[in-house]
Amino acid sequence: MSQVRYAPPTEVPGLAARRIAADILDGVLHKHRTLDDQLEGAAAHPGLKTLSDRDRALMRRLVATILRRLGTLGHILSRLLDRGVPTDAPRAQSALLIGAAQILWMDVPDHAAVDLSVRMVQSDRRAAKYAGLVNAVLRRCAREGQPLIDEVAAQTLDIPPWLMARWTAHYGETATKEMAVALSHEPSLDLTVKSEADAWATRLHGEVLPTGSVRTLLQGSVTMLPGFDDGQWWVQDAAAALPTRLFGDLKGKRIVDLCAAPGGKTAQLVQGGAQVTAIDRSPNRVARLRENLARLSLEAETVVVDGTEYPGEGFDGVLLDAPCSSTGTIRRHPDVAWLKQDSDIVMLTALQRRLLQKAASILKPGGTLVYCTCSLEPEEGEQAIADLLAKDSSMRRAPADASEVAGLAEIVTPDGDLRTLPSHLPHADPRLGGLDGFYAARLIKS
Ligand SMILES: C[S@@+](CC[C@H](N)C(=O)[O-])C[C@H]1O[C@@H](n2cnc3c(N)ncnc32)[C@H](O)[C@@H]1O
Repeated sequence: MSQVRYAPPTEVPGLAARRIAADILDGVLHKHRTLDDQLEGAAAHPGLKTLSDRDRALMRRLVATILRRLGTLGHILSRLLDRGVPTDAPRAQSALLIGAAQILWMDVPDHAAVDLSVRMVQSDRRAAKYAGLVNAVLRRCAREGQPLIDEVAAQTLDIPPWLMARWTAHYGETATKEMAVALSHEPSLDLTVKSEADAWATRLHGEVLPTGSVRTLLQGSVTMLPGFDDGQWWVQDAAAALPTRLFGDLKGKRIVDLCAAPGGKTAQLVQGGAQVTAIDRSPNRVARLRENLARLSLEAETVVVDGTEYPGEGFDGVLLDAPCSSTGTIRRHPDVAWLKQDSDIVMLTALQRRLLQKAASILKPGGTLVYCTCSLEPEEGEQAIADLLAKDSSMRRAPADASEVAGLAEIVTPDGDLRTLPSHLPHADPRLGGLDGFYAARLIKS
């Protein structure tokens, strides 16, 4: 007798990726969890393992797009919803954001975006009653969304007001608006290559930037790209690759990298010929740094220790890539804009100053300190260095020259520090332009 087999209901393709995107979005917006925490490591979303590489990449892009355009999305949805976004069913809210972002900025057919969002609310007890509303609003979004984007294009809705106020005060209104525009674009993938930049650019369908980084628009998992397994390159924003240049010739120098993980700059220092001690206080992050160096076949001594307590001394150079608010990396980590606040900056500036004093103290006379942060906030950059110079008369600034950074004069400040902005390196295709916001200064110990 033939047996009737139970056939589990098959889920519509792509729905799991949208559900996980909704959970992760909820994690950022309502539970104060970073994207990195939810995407990698022990606390990552358990459902990620069930997604194909393609769906995982799509889900990441989707969440990043929503966070990058959150202000604009809020404006559009408020115009399309007579009574505002439903507040009694979080899944309805995320289904609207997810549907609208795909319709407006992603290469997903409108009907599929609408259908998946409707299914998402239908399968949620509290949100199910909003299925009709979600369907109607997203269909209207497909018809009327673009003019609604145009309506607010000149505004800066996607940057939270606290950051707009800070940046306007420091950089002025025009530069801040340019940064906001640059931050609204999806960023490229930047790679630091060990050698043969032109050949890698060709293989990876990218281009070589004036600074030597390879920039490509390839998407998906980097681990699948040629050259990853062979350790021929590592992922590093082109701006992040600049501070180590300030050491000049690295061959044979003893350098300590005081906040090293996950190791992008350590790799540059080792590749440049330095003998490197890479320190970080996070054991998990040091484990990642070791994995990264092993893949690249590069060697450094690694130590898990709080940098403020590191007992070594007499180094030719210290790199201090200090923990910071990371507001310069919003292009790649758009959650930062919505998770960080002024009080974080206050707390971090105290740690940066302690680490800077330590960095200066472990240099040998004549040694070089390079301090950098991926922050656009002056307290974490220019002011940190001004404070150290005021306190420690043994340290003096050694101004950088544009020739040390591929002739990019616009990133060298009048004091001779480096200051990159998201609006730098403009390109006819905005996805190929831009830099993370970085600050770097070079000091010498007398
Ligand atoms: C900006 S990240 C460093 C990025 C790294 N230099 C690179 O290029 O890949 C800052 C690092 O500082 C570490 N950190 C934070 N506080 C620290 C401390 N007191 N001592 C040592 N490391 C610390 C964090 O764990 C984090 O890995």
